Amino acid sequence: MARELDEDDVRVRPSRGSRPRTRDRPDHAEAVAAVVVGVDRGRYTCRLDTMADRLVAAVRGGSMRRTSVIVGDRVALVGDVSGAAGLLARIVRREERTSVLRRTPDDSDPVERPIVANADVLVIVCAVTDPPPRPGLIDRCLVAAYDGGLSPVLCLTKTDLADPAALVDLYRPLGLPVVTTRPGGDLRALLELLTNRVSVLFGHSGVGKSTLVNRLVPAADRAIGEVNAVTGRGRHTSSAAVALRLPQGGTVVDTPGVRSFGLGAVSPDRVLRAFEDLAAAAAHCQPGCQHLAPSPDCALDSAVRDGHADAARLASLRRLLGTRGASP
Ligand SMILES: Nc1nc2c(ncn2[C@@H]2O[C@H](COP(=O)(O)OP(=O)(O)OP(=O)(O)O)[C@@H](O)[C@H]2O)c(=O)[nH]1
Ligand SMILES: [Zn+2]
Repeated sequence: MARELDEDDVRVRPSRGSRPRTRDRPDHAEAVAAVVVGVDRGRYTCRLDTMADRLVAAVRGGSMRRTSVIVGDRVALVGDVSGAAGLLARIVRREERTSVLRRTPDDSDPVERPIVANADVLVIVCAVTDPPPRPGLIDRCLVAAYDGGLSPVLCLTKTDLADPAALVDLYRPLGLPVVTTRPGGDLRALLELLTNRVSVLFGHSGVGKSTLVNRLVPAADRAIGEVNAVTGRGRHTSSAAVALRLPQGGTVVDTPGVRSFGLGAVSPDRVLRAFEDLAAAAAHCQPGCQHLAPSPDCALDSAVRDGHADAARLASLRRLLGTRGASP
């Protein structure tokens, strides 16, 4: 990402060392709380907690230069928060994240690209046909969700064109909510899962994600335009994530530019933790066991054999753990 200069760059920075934090991180008692709803080349569009209608453009303050700030981050702003055109606030603090959805450019690349912070739910949007479903990609999304601390939801679109039963069966052992949509169909089941939560919508091109966003968020295109306009970067249409407000309460983050999930940095342990029933059994595995293939040394196999774990769930877990390195 291009590094931006801001007014703090001319200030002499205190030397790093064992000084009290207040020296390089002043108290900023006057700072106001906001959430980042859009990012464009070093400029951040922020929505104030106290004035949800106000979008404020901001840059990172000097002490924040090494801190990544992404959509969904909760931040503290100082300076001009009027939202007036051409004026910039400064981000002086980023609150601790509750979750991070990340990807890497590809599986061999260890560099993580965090995409969205603090989301509760990852909605994996997949058409039952046209384009044909890609279970490999769904599995990768599931791994990214479990790894990042988000609860996945599978949203199957275009159920007017084909029967979703095979996909529903494939994902049943995972126990995640599966909802279906079709033109004119009601969205209540999905809305119930999204209301008052922060959710991220991911879907491969053509699956009907824009159609869904437009149904969930009235005037979604205008709302996206407003978020992108605040950073003042001309007519550039951002392909980055944008956080939109749900009328029912809650936030939906659209991720237009994300085409796939590279899983270079995923921790198998974090994925395993999402399978509570199996995680307990895995405690009896040999140290370093990857749990990937049936083996006398993997306690997951004995747990299934002894009736303490479900074979279909173990197969699903192994499929997910094996997605790393497999092409989507
Ligand atoms: N039959 C049917 N068509 C749908 C449904 N949802 C979306 N479509 C159509 O599928 C096509 C793709 O929908 P979009 O919403 O643009 O898909 P997208 O996932 O946003 O695709 P990109 O914009 O390329 O990222 C459009 O022609 C939609 O009208 C559905 O539930 N049933
Ligand atoms: Zn094992």
